[in-house]
Amino acid sequence: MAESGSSAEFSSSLTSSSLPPPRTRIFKIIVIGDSGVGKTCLTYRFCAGKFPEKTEATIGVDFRERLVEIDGENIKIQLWDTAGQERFRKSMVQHYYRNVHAVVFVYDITNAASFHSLPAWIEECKQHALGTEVPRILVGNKCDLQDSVQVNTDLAQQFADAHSMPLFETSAKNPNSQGDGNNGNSDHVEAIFMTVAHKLKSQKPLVLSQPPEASGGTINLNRGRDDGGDGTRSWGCTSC
Ligand SMILES: Nc1nc2c(ncn2[C@@H]2O[C@H](COP(=O)(O)OP(=O)(O)OP(=O)(O)O)[C@@H](O)[C@H]2O)c(=O)[nH]1
Ligand SMILES: [Mg+2]
Repeated sequence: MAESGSSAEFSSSLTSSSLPPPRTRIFKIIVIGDSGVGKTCLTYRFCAGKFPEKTEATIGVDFRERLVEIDGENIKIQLWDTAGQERFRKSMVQHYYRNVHAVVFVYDITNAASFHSLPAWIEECKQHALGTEVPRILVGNKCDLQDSVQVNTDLAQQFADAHSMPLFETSAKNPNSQGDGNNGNSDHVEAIFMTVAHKLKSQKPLVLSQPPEASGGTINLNRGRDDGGDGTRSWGCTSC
């Protein structure tokens, strides 16, 4: 009898209105690729809604976040904008890959070398034990520069297919392609990251990820620049 009493208490506590409000899930998405391909511009475009007037090479990693609502659930999309330059990233790489929910590989359609680097970026993911269950997408950026294309869509699509990734071609500078007569076939930056978030929402169990500063001190980085009003927080590495 005592058992059934406890069970009744348990079920009534579950249905009471005193349940805490649901917590916001955080999706950690890392953005990687060669220096200069536009990782900072793409993440800034998605989180701050505009193309940054001026960027400098990222040192270490910048975090940008945006709260979105998907099917009635609040989700925080946390973009890790990583440094493309080896000297600005080497001591921090292991932190990027911890608890990653998705990876965005970026190349510059006007720079063939950035496309040929993709296997090395994929290899880096492999070396950091990123499982095949982690969604990956391929983004060809700078579609507004149609006169300077070095990587055509067919080639990029073949590569994407070979690595089971969807391909998006876009421009961080001018993603609203309607009517500009220039990059009419490019995808919107907004749609790209929202597609990733939808995929994660549909596949992820209800687990809460922690933002970097709340992860028990596992990220041992020096705090650099603060949020300048655009949701960006930066950390540099001590050895750079
Ligand atoms: N035309 C054009 N220029 C872009 C676009 N995206 C970025 N750029 C320019 O490309 C340059 C490099 O952009 P970043 O976003 O700083 O490149 P990054 O990949 O973050 O580089 P690292 O931080 O060094 O790894 C800047 O001069 C940007 O203005 C784009 O879509 N179109
Ligand atoms: Mg950058």
